Amino acid sequence: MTLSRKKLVLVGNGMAGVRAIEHLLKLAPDAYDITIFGAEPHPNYNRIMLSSVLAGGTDLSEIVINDYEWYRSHNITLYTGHKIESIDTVNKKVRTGLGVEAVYDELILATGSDPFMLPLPGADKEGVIAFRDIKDCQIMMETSKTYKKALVIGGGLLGLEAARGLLHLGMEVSVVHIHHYIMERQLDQEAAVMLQRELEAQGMKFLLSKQSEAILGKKRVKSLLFADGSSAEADLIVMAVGIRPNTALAQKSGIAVGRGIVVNDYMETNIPGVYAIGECAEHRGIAYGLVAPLYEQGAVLAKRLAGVQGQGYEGSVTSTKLKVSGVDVFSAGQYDEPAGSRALRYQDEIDGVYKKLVISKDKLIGAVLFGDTADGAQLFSLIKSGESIQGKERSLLLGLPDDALKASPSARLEAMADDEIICGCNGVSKGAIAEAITTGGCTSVGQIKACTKASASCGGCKPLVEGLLELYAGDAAVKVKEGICGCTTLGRDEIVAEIKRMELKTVKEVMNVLEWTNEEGCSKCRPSLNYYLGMLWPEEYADEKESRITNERYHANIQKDGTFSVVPRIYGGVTSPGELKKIAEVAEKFDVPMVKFTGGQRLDLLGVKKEDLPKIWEELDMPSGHAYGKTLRTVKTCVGSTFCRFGTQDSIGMGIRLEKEFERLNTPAKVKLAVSGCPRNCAEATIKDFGVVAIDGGWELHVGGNGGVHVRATDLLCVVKTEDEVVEWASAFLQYYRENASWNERTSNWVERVGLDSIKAALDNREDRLALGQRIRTALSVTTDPWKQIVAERELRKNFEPISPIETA
Ligand SMILES: Cc1cc2nc3c(=O)[nH]c(=O)nc-3n(C[C@H](O)[C@H](O)[C@H](O)COP(=O)(O)OP(=O)(O)OC[C@H]3O[C@@H](n4cnc5c(N)ncnc54)[C@H](O)[C@@H]3O)c2cc1C
Ligand SMILES: NC(=O)c1ccc[n+]([C@@H]2O[C@H](COP(=O)([O-])OP(=O)(O)OC[C@H]3O[C@@H](n4cnc5c(N)ncnc54)[C@H](O)[C@@H]3O)[C@@H](O)[C@H]2O)c1
Ligand code: SF4
Ligand code: FES
Repeated sequence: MTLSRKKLVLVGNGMAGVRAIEHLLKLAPDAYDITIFGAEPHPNYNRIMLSSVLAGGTDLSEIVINDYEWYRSHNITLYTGHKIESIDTVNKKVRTGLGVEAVYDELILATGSDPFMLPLPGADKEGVIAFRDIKDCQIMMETSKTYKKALVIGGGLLGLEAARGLLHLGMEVSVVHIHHYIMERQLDQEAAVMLQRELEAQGMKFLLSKQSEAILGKKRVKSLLFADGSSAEADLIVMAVGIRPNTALAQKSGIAVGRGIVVNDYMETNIPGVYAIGECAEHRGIAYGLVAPLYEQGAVLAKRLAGVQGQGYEGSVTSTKLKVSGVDVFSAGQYDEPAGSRALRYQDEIDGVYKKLVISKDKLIGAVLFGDTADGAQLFSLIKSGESIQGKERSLLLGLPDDALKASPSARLEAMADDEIICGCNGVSKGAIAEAITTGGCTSVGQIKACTKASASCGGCKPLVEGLLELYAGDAAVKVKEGICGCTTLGRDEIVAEIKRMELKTVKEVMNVLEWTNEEGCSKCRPSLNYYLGMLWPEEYADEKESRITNERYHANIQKDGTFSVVPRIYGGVTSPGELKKIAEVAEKFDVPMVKFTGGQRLDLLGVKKEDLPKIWEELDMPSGHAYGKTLRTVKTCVGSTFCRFGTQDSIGMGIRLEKEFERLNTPAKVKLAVSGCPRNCAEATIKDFGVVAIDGGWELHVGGNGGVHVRATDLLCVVKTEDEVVEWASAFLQYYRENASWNERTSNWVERVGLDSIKAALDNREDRLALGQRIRTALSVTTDPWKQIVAERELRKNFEPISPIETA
């Protein structure tokens, strides 16, 4: 050590402080004698990963960022388990509660935050904790071995990650939230409702709009009492209701404090030589609670301390990603539509996808994604760059290929400064990743993860890491085989082949035998496996209701406001006065707010309360239209030769026959049919999954059409002469699609993926067609009408009764 070195003291051995020291050591390795005090008895660890530890994704031993050897090798004097109790800013000295003193020339305060504990009567009872550090994590893991019921107060990021972890540990978990929807600080109501449904499917319960009033019990917590008089049992209460910057030490030492320790753009406090960074700091009125901004602050401070001229810190735009396996939620920037902005929304209730872009003066200022967060990183970099998105809005919202956009990600990555952070969670810059590829020889995301930690936490930066890999490694980049979801590396074909080969018969069995990394699976793999098993073993496999998507579980489409819709089947779009009267009477009797014709020639009763569903279906006594499921939806027909002067064939009769043949069929994705009576094609058969168009003396059969977001006209499969042949080819085509497409893959995408020629070749031989037809009839023979069954069985009807989720103590 040289005598000329200045003394630098860091108070707070956490993520922000130590990151600043790492930067400083790179810029000026010999400038300071460094001493670090940390109140926790650990070296610096990744707090973010505590959620992952709790959910079984990683081990406590794996979350250390800087081990003791790191401190030794950099000649850093480390005091763990030592809390600084006082600062003498005149004599430039700090002192711990255990009496250790250290003098400084420069002092960094990085004391983080304290979890906010609601000051409820009884909050001091055993079993009431926060979720902030290793100790809290260990308490939860221990508690789950003996106790059953957990309540998490707070439905924000932390509360939901805690609740998911506790579920994994086998506890019954309810989230108590004060607001009427969860994550209101990151999401709008639409996304929050979809998220809640997904978490409920994983077993989480919710008590919304609940004000906690007191914690009851003797020594240990027994229950939580709410302001409305109700209560809920609890063996463990985790408070996750926000954080407060840890400013007590600064305040009592005469350092200016607002919400946090007040700093300027160079992280300087009002006392010369004293700096603050991290969650404890307040910059331009904001105290941040996510690591990305804290790392940016650390980089600015390191330059300051190293005497390197640089731009000050100007504040950060933030993005968040909920770290719950099987649920994709992303939020960035201003999600709540500030004055003068406009929002574009896309919502697909069937596939559980919601996207919202908030735009102000042609710039993207905020985004919310649910169900499909693949574009999150790209949207976030557009928000940060502030470039105009004029003319690209639709492509950005729908994820459509757009040449301008396709070209821009790599151009944007190339233009990024080397010190720009790519992985917010782990503070990894573009330069560090580029170096790992160009000099470190990394050729896959896995190697970059191992080398730099980029993408090791929430995974939100993975697309950018992949982009950099492509940019710097080019053809050498190894694309790691992607599984059907994050729970497995196996693709669809491998899974189906293994299920067949090993004769696996349940979702659990598949996950066990094929070594799923997440033992409960997720919202992508559970319904896929349920479909593949049902397709392969139609007569043996018992459909797993809990593995179905939400609408299929309720046999109705859930509407925006939480009500449901009722769509009876109207074969070929042909109804009768009697049927219409019945529908009208039911609509009146149950005060159905809206009756609407659908695009598929049916009647939709909208705004139905859940508890009314079985009664309405009982009175209607009509077959279910399956308007909600991955199954045959509608067969649209034109009037055809029966009434139309152009008609060459009986399109209505053909349509009704096809609908009766295939109704209730389980398919990988929804399937729509149409039959037109002549080439004028009034039933729009050429944008359907299977379209039939009458010609003189026969029928044209078209496949792979889609009239939705990505419009695709059909390909002509073949021309046949008779109605029987239409049914034979339709049976063969639909069964071949069932057996070969991925779950959730529409025929339009499937036909493009495998090519029309391969489908034609597979169906060319009549024997093969008949065999496929035989298999589809077996699949159809075990299907039943869901509503007939629910109406008849008291137990099933109970699922639709109004329930109060409140348990009384
Ligand atoms: C479970 C969990 C999951 C999270 N997930 C994410 C995520 O996915 N993404 C994200 O961006 N952020 C996440 N966060 C937030 C993130 O962890 C914090 O923003 C970050 O750790 C703050 O860093 P910091 O250094 O300011 O504070 P901390 O990491 O809290 O470090 C402060 C340290 O200072 C110590 N200290 C305090 N006072 C004194 C004193 N007087 N003397 C000595 N030592 C003292 C404390 O004990 C603590 O160890 C998560 C937080 C938690 C709890
Ligand atoms: N994935 C991530 O990025 C991640 C994960 C965990 C934590 N964090 C960070 O850690 C910090 C703490 O997280 P948090 O979720 O506690 O903070 P938060 O402030 O984001 O959310 C707290 C939630 O608790 C609710 N709440 C407040 N008072 C309540 C009451 N009396 N009863 C019930 N609910 C109440 C609020 O409505 C709010 O939704 C935040 O800075 C967060 O950003 C981030
Ligand atoms: S498709 Fe032909 S048969 Fe059918 S309604 Fe139109 S014109 Fe008439
Ligand atoms: S941003 Fe979370 S892992 Fe990279």
